[in-house]
Amino acid sequence: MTTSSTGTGEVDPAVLAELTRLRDSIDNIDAAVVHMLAERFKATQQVGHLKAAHRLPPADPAREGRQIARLRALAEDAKLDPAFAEKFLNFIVAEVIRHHERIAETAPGTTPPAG
Ligand SMILES: C=C(O[C@@H]1C=C(C(=O)O)C=C[C@H]1O)C(=O)O
Repeated sequence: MTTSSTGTGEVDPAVLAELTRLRDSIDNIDAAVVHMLAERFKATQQVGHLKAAHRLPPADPAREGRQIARLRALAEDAKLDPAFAEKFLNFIVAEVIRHHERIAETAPGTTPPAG
């Protein structure tokens, strides 16, 4: 068995170096996720304004169903838990729908669609 400490209460420097290398990679991935989410929300905000201007409902469950099926398949291919991929998409979409509802309530010259 490999040991992760030097026996003096200190962590082996090689282990610390590997931990730092992996965490650098995690930090880069987290930054990419933030940037990708920011781009996605820029696009969905525009969808929200388009929907409000044309009195379309904030949510589109049929579209969401297709996105979930597609994402689950992509997740399986990528060896990511499809249930997690679905939960993650639902979390984001719920926030988008909240934004769309707010846009519809506040868009000038529009009355929110009923229901
Ligand atoms: C962005 C849209 O609005 C909502 C949000 C979605 C999303 O974040 O992907 C998908 C469907 C809609 O419920 C859309 O209709 O395309």
